[in-house]
Amino acid sequence: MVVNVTKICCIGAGYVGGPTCAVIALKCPQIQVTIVDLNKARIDAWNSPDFQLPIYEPGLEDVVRKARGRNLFFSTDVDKAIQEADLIFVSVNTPTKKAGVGAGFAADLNYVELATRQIARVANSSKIVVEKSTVPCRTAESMRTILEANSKPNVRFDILSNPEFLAEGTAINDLFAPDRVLIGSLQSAEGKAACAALTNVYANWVPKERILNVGLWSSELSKLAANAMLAQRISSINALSAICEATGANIDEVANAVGYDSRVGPKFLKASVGFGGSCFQKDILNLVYLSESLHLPEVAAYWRQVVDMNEYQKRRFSQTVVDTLFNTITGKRIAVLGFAFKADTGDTRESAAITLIKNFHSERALINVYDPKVEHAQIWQDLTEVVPGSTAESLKKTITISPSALEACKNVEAVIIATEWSEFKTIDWQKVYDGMNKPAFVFDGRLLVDAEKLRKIGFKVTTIGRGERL
Ligand SMILES: NC(=O)c1ccc[n+]([C@@H]2O[C@H](COP(=O)([O-])OP(=O)(O)OC[C@H]3O[C@@H](n4cnc5c(N)ncnc54)[C@H](O)[C@@H]3O)[C@@H](O)[C@H]2O)c1
Ligand SMILES: O=c1ccn([C@@H]2O[C@H](COP(=O)(O)OP(=O)(O)O[C@H]3O[C@H](CO)[C@@H](O)[C@H](O)[C@H]3O)[C@@H](O)[C@H]2O)c(=O)[nH]1
Repeated sequence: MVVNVTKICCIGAGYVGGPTCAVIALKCPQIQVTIVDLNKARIDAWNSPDFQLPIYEPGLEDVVRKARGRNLFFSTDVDKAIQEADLIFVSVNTPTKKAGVGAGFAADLNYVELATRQIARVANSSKIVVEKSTVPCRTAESMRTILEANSKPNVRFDILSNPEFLAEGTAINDLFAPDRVLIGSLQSAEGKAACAALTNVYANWVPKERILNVGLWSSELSKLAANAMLAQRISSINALSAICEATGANIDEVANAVGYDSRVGPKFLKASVGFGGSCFQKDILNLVYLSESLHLPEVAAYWRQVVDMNEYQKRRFSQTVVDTLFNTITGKRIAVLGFAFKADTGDTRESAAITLIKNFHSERALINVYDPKVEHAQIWQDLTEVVPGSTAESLKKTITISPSALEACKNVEAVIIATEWSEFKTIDWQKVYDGMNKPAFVFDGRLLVDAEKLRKIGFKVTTIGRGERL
């Protein structure tokens, strides 16, 4: 049984595995941390001499610069890292299933299962195996069954659940000072000992009272519950934004008034064009599937509505653009500012901007896109996935990726703010206005710009959740 962790392996060098284990390495110089991935290009980028890391995250480069080569290593040799480690994080992707039973809802646990089988196959000594990926309730049970059925003599596996709560764009701060670290274990003596071993790793920098030790199933479910409740707040405020637009109320004022109640709190009440990101939708659909599997249709319908409301918000916003531009955008050029699913990340998974552009494209608009961080190849890949039968070449006839916000806005009829990048607040809006066709429309899907200031310049401004228009 492992009691003192000296070597950690992390399987999966993505948005979670990379930053999380880089921070563990930084904060625990006595522990050797090896992050492995099957994706060679990704590992090469983590190892690149000029720190061209595969993901953009404020503060991440500094962490990697300090720890890489000291006690932090990136490798494609998964077997070796598993064999050497006494604690293994499984931090692989768990996307929504695309085919088979539960398609469109359930989590695809194929990557988790393959990683688990690989651990069982190559491990020569006892390990603590930690579920870091977000998984349905009782996945640890399946992992344990696989590990125990395939383990070598005298090799013992203890399974922990340690879901990650970092948000992209603030990952390093979230990891340095987490609201809580959740560790789920079996309540047996061995389970509790494994839990203590991982607790000691985090205790190198996280106050003990913020490290919560709970049962395995509670830990797994808490992760889905936390995301569902955060997304539910956004859908609630977005539902209210529709009422504001119809009545003349102002969603910022409503959110502020509601958030002042200390029982509600002010965070995650920002109306928007819809939440995106790789987690919220996936994890709620997972919860819906779990509820249905447990024969709880009312519970499933309740959570399902959070995703439905998000889809409605994106549709509603797209429709407002068309309605306001005199009921047609065919042949009109519009600028979409922002492509990432939120500011301070280059990640585009489930970004609302993708749906908006798809909708505008289907109305045969001409579109200029600008994002300060997203790679052009990623934009083409995302758009070809949502426009049936398209290729990057065919899309380039009507969609252009612009090198700056100012360029994107030249000669357009309307500017759509899709991501809350702070640079969109500070661009020279007078210059934008001068370069646009008139009337010059701005649609603020992020409550980002000072609408009054823009109106004084001459813009016709529509802001999500505000009754007063243009
Ligand atoms: N992205 C987030 O902000 C976030 C936050 C909290 C939790 N999560 C959860 O964490 C998990 C990982 O998410 P992510 O965003 O880091 O995903 P990701 O796709 O960025 O990274 C996963 C990595 O795992 C690698 N991988 C898959 N199978 C492997 C195997 N058998 N051996 C080695 N490498 C393998 C993939 O190549 C990929 O690079 C998911 O379950 C997600 O729901 C994500
Ligand atoms: O008031 C708000 C807050 C967020 N958003 C949007 O919601 C999405 C998600 O934002 P955020 O939660 O900040 O980013 P994620 O990186 O998706 O992080 C969420 O998902 C992660 C993956 O599970 C969890 O670990 C985090 O705790 C959880 O916040 C983005 O499109 C935001 O623009 C809003 O529209 N209004």
